[in-house]
Amino acid sequence: MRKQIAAANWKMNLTYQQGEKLLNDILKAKLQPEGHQQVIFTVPFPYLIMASSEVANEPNFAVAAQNCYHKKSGAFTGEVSVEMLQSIGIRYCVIGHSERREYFGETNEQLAEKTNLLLEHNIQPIFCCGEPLAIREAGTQNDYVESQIAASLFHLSPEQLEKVIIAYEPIWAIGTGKTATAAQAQEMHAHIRGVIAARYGSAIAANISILYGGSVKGANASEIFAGEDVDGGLVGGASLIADDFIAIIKALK
Ligand SMILES: O=C[C@H](O)COP(=O)(O)O
Repeated sequence: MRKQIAAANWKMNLTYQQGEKLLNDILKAKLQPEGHQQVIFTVPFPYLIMASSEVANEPNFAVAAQNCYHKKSGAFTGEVSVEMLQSIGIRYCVIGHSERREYFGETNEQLAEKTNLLLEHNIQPIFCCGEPLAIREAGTQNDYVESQIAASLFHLSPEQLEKVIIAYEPIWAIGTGKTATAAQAQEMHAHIRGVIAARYGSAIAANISILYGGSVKGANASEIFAGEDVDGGLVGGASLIADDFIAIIKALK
């Protein structure tokens, strides 16, 4: 059974102390997610060890990195390797966020390399995809997202693909307050699952968690997560507010 996931993405926000307090405030709520649910805090690199130790005794809570480098090791000053993440016990890593694709020029090919390295090191990629506004207005979003997924993931074996978590984030809904409607989210998630089923079979497709991201809040999470193919969310702004993120965790199916 695929997991229902509430993933916080702090992006480049919060000091160490603010981050520690936020984690404590959320953990104090004693939410006890069930076995089919997973809460993930995607925090800046310098906070990974602190956040891991905060959630160490909390079942179904985990920590993710926001990025990794696409080469194994070497003279890449300022970058963080997958092996480094593995060596501090990280189990998840977000890759291909639209902000990284846009501001850092990340390509589908680099994301394929990152995926390979992560899987080799037993870290589950949270692979982001999603279309810009112009593509949505042209009505070609399904093809656009399909080509992102095919280019970075379709070289994987079925066993490898099953470990990938997909996050669909329409760029026009990120940080804009403009959420995709629950119907738009479900429609794209069903399309993504269909694309995976066509390539890998429906049993594999049924095991993949597909998260929605883009202005998810406590107030709209239940409606968005209700979609049959929507397995939770990747949450930016609202994940920085304890009560909001607690409500989002509670909205998981
Ligand atoms: O990774 C999270 C997404 O970019 C969504 O961000 P947002 O919830 O602030 O719109």
